[in-house]
Amino acid sequence: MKPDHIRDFENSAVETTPADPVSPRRVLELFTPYRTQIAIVTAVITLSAIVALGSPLLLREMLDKAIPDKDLGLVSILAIGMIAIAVITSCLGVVQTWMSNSIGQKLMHQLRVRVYTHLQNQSLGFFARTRTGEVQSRIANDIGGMQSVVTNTATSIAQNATTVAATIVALFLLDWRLAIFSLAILPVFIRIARKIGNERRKISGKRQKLLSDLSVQVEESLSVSGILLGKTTGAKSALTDRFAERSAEVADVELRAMMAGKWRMASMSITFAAMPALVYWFAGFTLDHGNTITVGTLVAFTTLQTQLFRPTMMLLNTGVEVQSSMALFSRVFEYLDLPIDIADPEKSKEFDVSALSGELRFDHVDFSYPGTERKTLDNIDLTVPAGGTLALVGSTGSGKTTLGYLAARLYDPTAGSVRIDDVDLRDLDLATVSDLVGVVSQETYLFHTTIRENLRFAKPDATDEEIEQAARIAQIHEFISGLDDGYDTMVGERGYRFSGGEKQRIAIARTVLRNPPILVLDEATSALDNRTERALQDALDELMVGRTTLVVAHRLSTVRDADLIAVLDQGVVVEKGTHDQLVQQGGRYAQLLAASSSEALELPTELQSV
Ligand SMILES: Nc1ncnc2c1ncn2[C@@H]1O[C@H](COP(=O)(O)OP(=O)(O)OP(=O)(O)O)[C@@H](O)[C@H]1O
Repeated sequence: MKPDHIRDFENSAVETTPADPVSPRRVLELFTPYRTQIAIVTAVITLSAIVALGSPLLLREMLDKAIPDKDLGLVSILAIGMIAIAVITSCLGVVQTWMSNSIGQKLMHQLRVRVYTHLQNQSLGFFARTRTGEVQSRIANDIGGMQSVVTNTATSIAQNATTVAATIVALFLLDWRLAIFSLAILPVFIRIARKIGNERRKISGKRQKLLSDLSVQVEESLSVSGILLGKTTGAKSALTDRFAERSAEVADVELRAMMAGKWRMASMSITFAAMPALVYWFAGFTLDHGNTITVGTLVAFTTLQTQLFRPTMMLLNTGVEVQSSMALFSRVFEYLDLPIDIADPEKSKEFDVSALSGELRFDHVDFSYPGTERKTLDNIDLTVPAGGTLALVGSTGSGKTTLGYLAARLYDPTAGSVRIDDVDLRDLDLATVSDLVGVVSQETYLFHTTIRENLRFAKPDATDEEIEQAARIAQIHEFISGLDDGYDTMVGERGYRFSGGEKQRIAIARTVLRNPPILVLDEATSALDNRTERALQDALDELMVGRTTLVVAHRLSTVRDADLIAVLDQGVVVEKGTHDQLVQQGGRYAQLLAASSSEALELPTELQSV
């Protein structure tokens, strides 16, 4: 039974279910390193709120004293004071924005890198079951969204809370009866605002989910592979219908989000008109009962009142924003909490690579893909002698590639072990494993950069000479040199400018650069023309010299030369031996040979159950 958050995550990879709530403490912990800066920002905010309170007090003096007394000196001082207050609070605002944004950006940068690193450490299995768009959306949108909570929301909470507190004090200083009256009617308006806010939050949650679904759909279907699939399967119109349906839902929810926003604005306008009107009414009413409120006090009071209600409303909104940002935090934390199923051992074994002989052993290995019951590999017991070659043959889906994955520790066996020189791969650091085992798969991934950089990816400190030498060994140097920009030619998205055979030779050159003692090769299944085929075969032969090699074989010549051949069927080794032994045995391998064409070795489907 998997822990809840993993199951949730797997679900969310399919339909973005809400993540488990995150504890506020955990979010606060992120801010701990910035304690001092946050204290300074808070101090600046408080100072600014206090200074801003001076303005209505100056206004009262102006209306009650300076203007009625025609005291020009006082009028000038008060006017200068009002301007000074505006200048000071604005400057403090600039400082505060700069500080809070720099904290926010630093924090987001760290979080982004943490998520990226954690994802890099996830196993192949994780990516096999997670939509690419989902991962991208979490890194780009969720962390981006969190940045706004850190900078805008957190500072606006601090700003508004201090303003509200300071304003309440000032209201009482001006006139305690008006202050009590104002605060008594406040909850009515809060209730209305909250009701409208809740509705708006629901709509914006739905909007975010729909937008993310839409972008995943675009990402999936408008990529090279997606287009290829759409065009070749004639599913274009089905994809368009699906997109149109989602797009219509987005349009609908956008409209509702817009209207909810408008309702909120309308309710706020009514509030701002009603509040001072009620205060004037109350003041007039109390005047009748012998109270003496000056015009200056009344104007200053209503001015302050707007300073109370706006931040209160904003506090209410930020409450909603914090809730949705907490959801973003929990989605990102969910990523960070994903256990790494294939990790470095707690205490890795010392492994002297120079003394390595290179024997690769599958010791009674069972394997099922995560989330499946079926045994993809069943009790595999095979040894590839140091420097020798094991050829895997068998029908498609029999588990050949999977066995190669296990040799490179892209997955761990569910039972048994994979060993190099009798050391379990799980006892070695992953970096050591990747130094020891090189993989040349049919799916060569090329980055959108120059050929040189694509090759250098395998060995960042490789010199240009080393790179060219590796390309020569891989029989691709001449081809690359023949291109207009040679090694500086840019590779198109996912390397689509190169043919399968060329890409595989680039992969071989990368492996030559890494120079691993053990190789896992997946021979190309696609038919290549004779020249390419020969170049590729020469490259592979060169690469295999002196290395222990596990080859998923599709060519007769490779199999014939192998030290050991294992015939796989539905995850079980049904025969093993050398070419001659197996031919003599007259079993599955012999049938396979008889049925195969002269060059390609593929077990025909009808023989699978023989
Ligand atoms: N990520 C995965 N999750 C679940 N099952 C998988 C996964 N990858 C492969 N399989 C299944 O495991 C079985 C073995 O696949 P594998 O790719 O190892 O076969 P293969 O012998 O290399 O086939 P081919 O010659 O076509 O490459 C297949 O039935 C395949 O559907």
